[in-house]
Amino acid sequence: MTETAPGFRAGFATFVGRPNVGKSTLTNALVGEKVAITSPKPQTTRSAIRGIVHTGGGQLVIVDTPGIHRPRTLLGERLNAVVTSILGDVDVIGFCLPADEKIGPGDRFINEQLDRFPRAKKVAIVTKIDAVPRPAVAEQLLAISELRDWEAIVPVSATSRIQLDTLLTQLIGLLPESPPLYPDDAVTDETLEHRIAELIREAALEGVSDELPHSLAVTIDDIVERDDKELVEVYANLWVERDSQKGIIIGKGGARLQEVGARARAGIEPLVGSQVYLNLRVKVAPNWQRDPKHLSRLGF
Ligand SMILES: Nc1nc2c(ncn2[C@@H]2O[C@H](COP(=O)(O)OP(=O)(O)OP(=O)(O)O)[C@@H](O)[C@H]2O)c(=O)[nH]1
Repeated sequence: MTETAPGFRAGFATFVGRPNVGKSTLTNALVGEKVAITSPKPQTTRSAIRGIVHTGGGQLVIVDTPGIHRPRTLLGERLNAVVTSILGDVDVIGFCLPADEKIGPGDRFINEQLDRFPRAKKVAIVTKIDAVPRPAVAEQLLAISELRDWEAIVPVSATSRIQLDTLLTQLIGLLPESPPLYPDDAVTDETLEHRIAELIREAALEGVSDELPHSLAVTIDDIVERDDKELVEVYANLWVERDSQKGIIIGKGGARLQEVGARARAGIEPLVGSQVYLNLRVKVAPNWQRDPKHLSRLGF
């Protein structure tokens, strides 16, 4: 292990906020497009690492949080338990509030929840500032400053890349002094399998109604690298809760499933660096969200 510069900081941060406030876009903008598939196992067992940002002065590990919401199903409860354990562990919580929407009950609910995690330092991030005129940003900053005593309030735009460095410096400044937690070429420790499953899930959900997303889970049976040709075979299952949903995914004469396959393949091929044969099977597991046995099998 090489010597760490004095004052080097490293730790975990997560972004919370209502759906659609720009958390994913921000994470991607901070981490960059580069994704390393394999990296040595880290010292912790956290599984939901979205990305790792390396700078001269520190290392910021961004952890995914599946959203704070009131549980309605067993899946919801488990996700909330996951959220609670993640938020209880991170060094910094970045609460994202969009510049182009007034603070509402959803934001206030999340803000209240943050009180449960006294260990984490809290930063307000005003997202999408490119979408509104400057005075509106100022107004939003003021409103947010009244929510609580923040370590910092940072206005950013992920899509226009405004103030991302400032945000990064602020976040890293709030981490504990520590040598890097990961090797400096690591970008994420999500497994290849998990990333492929996510790509398939995204492809399957494109253009479908609101009801399906929570009912769909993807599992990977096998990933086979063929020796005889430049080809990776992926065998995956798409799990839904009802026959009607199976019909939606498959489409007339299997047409939609073919599109899903083509879309997913377009994402998977650059990831594995070769052509991909994708075998998708759609299966029905009634009420899997409420069935502990199914939940475990589907990785929740
Ligand atoms: N104008 C503008 N739009 C943005 C910015 N960041 C994100 N968006 C848009 O806001 C929408 C939601 O962004 P996401 O990053 O998916 O939001 P999220 O908070 O991760 O959403 P969930 O996954 O539903 O929690 C997308 O259409 C983005 O293109 C930004 O800096 N400026």
